[in-house]
Amino acid sequence: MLTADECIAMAAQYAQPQLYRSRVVMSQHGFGSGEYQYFRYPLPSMISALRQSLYGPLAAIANHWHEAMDLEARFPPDHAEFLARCHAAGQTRPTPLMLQYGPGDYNCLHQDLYGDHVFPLQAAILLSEPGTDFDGGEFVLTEQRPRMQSRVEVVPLKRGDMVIFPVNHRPAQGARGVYRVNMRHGVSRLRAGSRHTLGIIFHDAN
Ligand SMILES: O=C(O)CCC(=O)C(=O)O
Ligand SMILES: [Fe+2]
Repeated sequence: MLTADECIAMAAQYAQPQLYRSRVVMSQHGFGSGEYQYFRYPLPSMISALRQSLYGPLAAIANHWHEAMDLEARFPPDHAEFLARCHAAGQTRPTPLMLQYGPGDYNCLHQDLYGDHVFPLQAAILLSEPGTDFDGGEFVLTEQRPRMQSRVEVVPLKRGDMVIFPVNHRPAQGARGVYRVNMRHGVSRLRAGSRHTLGIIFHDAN
């Protein structure tokens, strides 16, 4: 999704506090170990462009998912229109974020929900090179299926790769129709080095 040079330049932006509205030290909240910062509006132009251009095709998928899972919300084709809906409901704060992990850091399994309005897919771009910049630190997804034990999926990413994943649930076909699989994501412990990620969430936060 991004070139090596774009990843390096993006990761370097972690050290520019004027770009961010808030910083979270994960250990202080029981979220894991490491830290992240939420961008402030106006977003850097590349992130704003990515958020807008990714949204359209994902909105079509999101609408199919909601129909299949019998969920009421439908998503307009333009991100600006969806954001206006979030803002009208008091979800006005931007959610794109940069994450930074060092040796021993990890991100506990979680869901990025920030209010009633939830866009059901999100994206993350790995900005560091596994095996060179860091070891360990794998992106993981868990699937919690009704009346079944949980299943884990490791997503092998290289620098510049993007993963698109469910925020809170995804549809799955069962014998008696479609059911909802509850999803969480996280990052396994870094054994060495430093890892940066750009996260793109499409709903804003209250
Ligand atoms: O660092 C990662 O790969 C996970 C980032 C994350 O939790 C997110 O983008 O919402
Ligand atoms: Fe997350």
